[in-house]
Amino acid sequence: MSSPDMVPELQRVLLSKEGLGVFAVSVVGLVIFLAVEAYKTNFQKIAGIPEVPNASPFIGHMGSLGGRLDKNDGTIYSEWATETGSDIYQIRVGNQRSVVVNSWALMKEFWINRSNTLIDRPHQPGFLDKLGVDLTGMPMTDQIRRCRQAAMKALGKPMWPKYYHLVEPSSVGLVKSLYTKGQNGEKPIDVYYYLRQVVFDLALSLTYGSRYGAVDDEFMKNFIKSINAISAVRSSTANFRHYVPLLRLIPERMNETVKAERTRAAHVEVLMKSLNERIAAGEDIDCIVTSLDDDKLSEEEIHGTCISLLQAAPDTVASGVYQTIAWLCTPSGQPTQAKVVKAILEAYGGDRDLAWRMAFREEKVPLLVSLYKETLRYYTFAPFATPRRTVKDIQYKDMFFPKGITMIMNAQQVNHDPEFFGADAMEFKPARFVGNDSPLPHVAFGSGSRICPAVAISNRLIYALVMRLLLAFEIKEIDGPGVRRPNIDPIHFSDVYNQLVAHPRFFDSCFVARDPAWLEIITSEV
Ligand code: HEM
Repeated sequence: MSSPDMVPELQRVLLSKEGLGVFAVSVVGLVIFLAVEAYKTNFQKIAGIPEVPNASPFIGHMGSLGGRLDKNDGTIYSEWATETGSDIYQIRVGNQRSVVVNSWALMKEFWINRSNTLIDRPHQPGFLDKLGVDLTGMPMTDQIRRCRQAAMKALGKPMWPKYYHLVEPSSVGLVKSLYTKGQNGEKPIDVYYYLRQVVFDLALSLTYGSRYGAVDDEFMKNFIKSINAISAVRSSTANFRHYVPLLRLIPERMNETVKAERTRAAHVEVLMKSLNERIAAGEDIDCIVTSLDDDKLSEEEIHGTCISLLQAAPDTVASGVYQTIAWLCTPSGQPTQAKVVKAILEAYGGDRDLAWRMAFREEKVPLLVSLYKETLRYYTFAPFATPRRTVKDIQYKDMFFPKGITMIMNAQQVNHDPEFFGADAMEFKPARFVGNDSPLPHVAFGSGSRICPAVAISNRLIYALVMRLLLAFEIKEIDGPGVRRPNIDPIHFSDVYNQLVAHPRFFDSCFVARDPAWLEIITSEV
């Protein structure tokens, strides 16, 4: 039959009794399919724990998550704990049934006491499958275990002496820039990008043996941009597509993650080329890539490990220092600046040079240790940690959690739990942790089997950078046209609501040298 004849023939068939019947059955079938799909979850409702009411078809509770209500997921989880009257409840994230835990006691029960059961990560289809080896996002396979071990080794204390020669001059460079560019306190300055440069420099060195200053800035900016574009999607509930299977049937144009991954891979290639050229020229470079043989990792695993570290390092540590400064420079923080400087000098018998030299090498000032712990507790940079998936069934009291269920820790709430931290949990108390040597003072780094492998090095970097900044400067909040004031609220310090990692709001502050003559001497080192 020729094609012009086909159209009327098709019309005839469709409008015939049989045709209409088939059409009606298809419509009914489609409606039933959609009705089932709208409420389908990967696990049945769990008996014994409340479910948050008002789930929507297909997306479940996602309508309130992912920053859609201008609140981060942790804040919404706390509201649901109040609404359900329970610190543990279940929700639907698209088709993924998930259990949310909101208290220190329950975090301990699951994340610590059942650490090895909560060792997997939930799958995020449409994201993770675009990335290759990804330490933070993947289930704990043998491969990920090997990569995690290599990362732990690179970040472990025995390796730190190798990094002093990197961070010490970088931090001197930081102080020098703040002094000169901030015109000794005359000009307000945003310290964030300087901090990020110090941390990224270290991360680049320990992974690809390269340094920020060694490659041109535009290259680095694009590299960080691609890294951030990927971090923005990780475990975020902003994209319905990752949790609603039907949406993934709709073809997608070039996925943002794929674009970012290509840029990221191109940058890694340049770093690798430069590393290989330096090795060929006889340079002895000690970094994760050159330790490939020692750690028995394949090239793909090595890159996956390095990228995972580069991915996680710069903004988290920089934010820790930045938000400590935010609090210290406000009127509430000013007296603490003076107290910390006094405590530093006392710890080093009044020898300011010695204190300066030892900043990265030991944590000798309990008030400063307490200050950084309190910052990380009070301002929870990963408000809902990173979700986990169980590898075994769990029976807890009368509740049964099947193997494979997603467990979410509301870290922001756990870090402010009055039952554990006391009635002043919502206050910032710099000396809160003095005399408290608990290995888990807060859950800013998560807890248990997949706790951040960079806890100790991150703590030390924050400690040392704050120590050097306070020895060098009196840091002042400033008011004036166009000047941004710091936000020190424990929840609203960040306006990044749709991502896994919060970012402090940007602010300007003034850095006034405590002793300009001394500062000139110590910054003459670089
Ligand atoms: C203040 C700084 C930091 C904070 C607050 C932080 C927070 C976190 C959190 C909450 C997790 C999830 C833990 C869990 O599931 O229990 C995590 C995992 C991770 N972090 Fe960090 N982090 C920081 C710095 C860093 C740095 C500097 C690096 C790399 C050099 C890093 C690398 C990683 C990696 C690779 C993972 C995934 C571990 C795994 O899944 O096995 N983090 N971090």
